[in-house]
Amino acid sequence: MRPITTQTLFSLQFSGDPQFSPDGQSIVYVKTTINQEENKYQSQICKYDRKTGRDIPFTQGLAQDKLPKFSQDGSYLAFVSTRSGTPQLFVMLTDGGEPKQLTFFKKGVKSYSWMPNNQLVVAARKDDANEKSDVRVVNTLRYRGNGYGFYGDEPIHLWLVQVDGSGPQQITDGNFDETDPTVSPDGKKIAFVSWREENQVEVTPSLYTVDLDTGLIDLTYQGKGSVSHPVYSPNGKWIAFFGHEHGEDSGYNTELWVVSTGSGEARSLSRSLDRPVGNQVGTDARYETAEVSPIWDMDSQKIYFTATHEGDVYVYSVTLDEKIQKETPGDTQVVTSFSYHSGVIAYAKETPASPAELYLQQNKEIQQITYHNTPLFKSLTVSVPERTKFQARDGLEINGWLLKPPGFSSDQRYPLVLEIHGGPHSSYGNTFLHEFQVLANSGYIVLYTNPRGSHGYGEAFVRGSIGDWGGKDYEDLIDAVDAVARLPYVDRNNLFVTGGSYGGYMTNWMVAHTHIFKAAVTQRSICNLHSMIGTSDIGFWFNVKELDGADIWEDEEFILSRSPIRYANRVQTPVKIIHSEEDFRCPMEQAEQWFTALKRLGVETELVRFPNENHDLSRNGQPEHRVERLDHIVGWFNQYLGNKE
Ligand SMILES: CSCC[C@H](NC=O)C(=O)N[C@@H](C)C(=O)N[C@@H](CO)C(=O)O
Repeated sequence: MRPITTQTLFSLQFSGDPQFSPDGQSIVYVKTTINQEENKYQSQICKYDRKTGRDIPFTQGLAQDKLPKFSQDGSYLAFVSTRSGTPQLFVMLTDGGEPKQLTFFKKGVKSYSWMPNNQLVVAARKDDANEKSDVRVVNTLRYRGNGYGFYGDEPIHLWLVQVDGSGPQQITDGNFDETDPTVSPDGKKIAFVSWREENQVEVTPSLYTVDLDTGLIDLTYQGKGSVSHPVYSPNGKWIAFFGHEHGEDSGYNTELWVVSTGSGEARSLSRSLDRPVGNQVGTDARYETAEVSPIWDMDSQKIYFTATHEGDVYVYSVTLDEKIQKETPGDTQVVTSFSYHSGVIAYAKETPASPAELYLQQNKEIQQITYHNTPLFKSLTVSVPERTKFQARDGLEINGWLLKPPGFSSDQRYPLVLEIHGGPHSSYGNTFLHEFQVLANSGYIVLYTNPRGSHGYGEAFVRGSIGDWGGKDYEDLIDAVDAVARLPYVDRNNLFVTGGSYGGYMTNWMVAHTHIFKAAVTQRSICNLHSMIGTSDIGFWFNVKELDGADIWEDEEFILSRSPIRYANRVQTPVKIIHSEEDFRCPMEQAEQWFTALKRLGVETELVRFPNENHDLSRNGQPEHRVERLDHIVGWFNQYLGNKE
């Protein structure tokens, strides 16, 4: 058996986005691998035949092929591929043959949907005719996005394209973005999400419908918060979508909604679940290739969707009269994507011991159908985490996990690393976490928890950090460390801490408020909430919402009082700062400020700058950079590990 190391990353495989063929006999899905020589990811569409059990590659997989969708008669398969540079729409016959490129948009395709008559509707940004100079003239607050870059002047619109390659024909216009098209069963209307608000600070999308005969656009549902992933019911009477009514605020549950295409009546079907739809469980061992929309049963009475529950993600179903049922059994799973066909669910499932593999479920029987990671994992010392619960000082129950080194013995004492997630509304859960396995395989116990503010424990819990960054959630984390440090096998003289983004904020906050840690690694972190308002791609609304409305002009003192930079002169813990130079979410200036402050104050510190990487370095950065990042984390802790009890 071999330990899991930083280099193990190159051998991981990620499967997801299963899609049933219309006859239900085969399933296509996306498999992503890492080409170490070329330092890049390769995503390939594979096809699993349910009769023969044969699993074959369907596309080349030299670039990134993703979002496969069968045409309604099953004769074509469309997908988005970067094989010509940017993500463009391709189509091929399901019998095989060469894929044909259907779109040539300069900035690529965002989303698409099949029409009944073998046409497709595509959401794509119009080519910018005014792009004469490389100078950027900015007139809006939303002009760049982490991982995307600068948006340019032209908005995203809907276009019709034909499988024979003719088109694209533009079907919506105006100075606003339009995405997520869904086509009515008769092919006459397209519903889509659009941001048609004048106010640039808080823009909430709504649902619109365009009539393809007349070109007229109707408002179908007036959004009051988030609206995404609309899908027509097979009888055309409803559109299901994901949304909430709380403006631009990620600290609320996004729910499954329906709107009647006749009366316009809209309601949430999943409110009683008190859980957010979709997957809110983070990991560094996933390569996102799917868009998981609600899926209607053929009778138009039931909808399938995923939701996050206490560190797990399950498939649920809900009827139009709001009867909710958990569909995937078991309690240790993170379902990242799924498809449904006549009583059968195909889903991609991560567990603490493996990146996602595909499963089929029929009549409560579960069959694993892919084993891409199995040979590798049979030869590795994988540690399986134990679920734990802690009581915070005010009595609130906090969930967590302890990942022990392989070969753990309770007669020994082990150093401990506290890992802190970001968001702050993201969560940890029952998924495979490469970084944590590397630490456990290096001899550390890893403690990870979901303090208040995390998703998956109800809306009251997720709102527990609003207006209180560094407050009660900090206490939850300290209370968890206190409880674990009392265990006989934990070496309380060797406690370490790390986290990214909000987790990096909390790491900075911790070293400025306690001296219990031997060393810290702060990643893509925040130290100055005041400057972040103006420098982050989302700072002007996100920071204000997260601090419960606090803004620069009225509440400067409060904002600075919650900024780690104010307390930098209390830090004694050696801190390594890891940051990506193209991070638009928590910009590089945050790391620069923290480094300058600590250095001036004589704290042991080191700044590690990753060029050509953004906020998502740990999840989809260049593979070699990801390994180097992990080496920096383990190396820093090892450097300060000493004086074992
Ligand atoms: C656009 S939704 C709200 C912000 C977003 N929340 C998602 O988690 C976000 O980017 N927050 C960052 C400050 C953050 O902490 N991100 C975490 C979780 O994704 C990270 O690990 O990068």
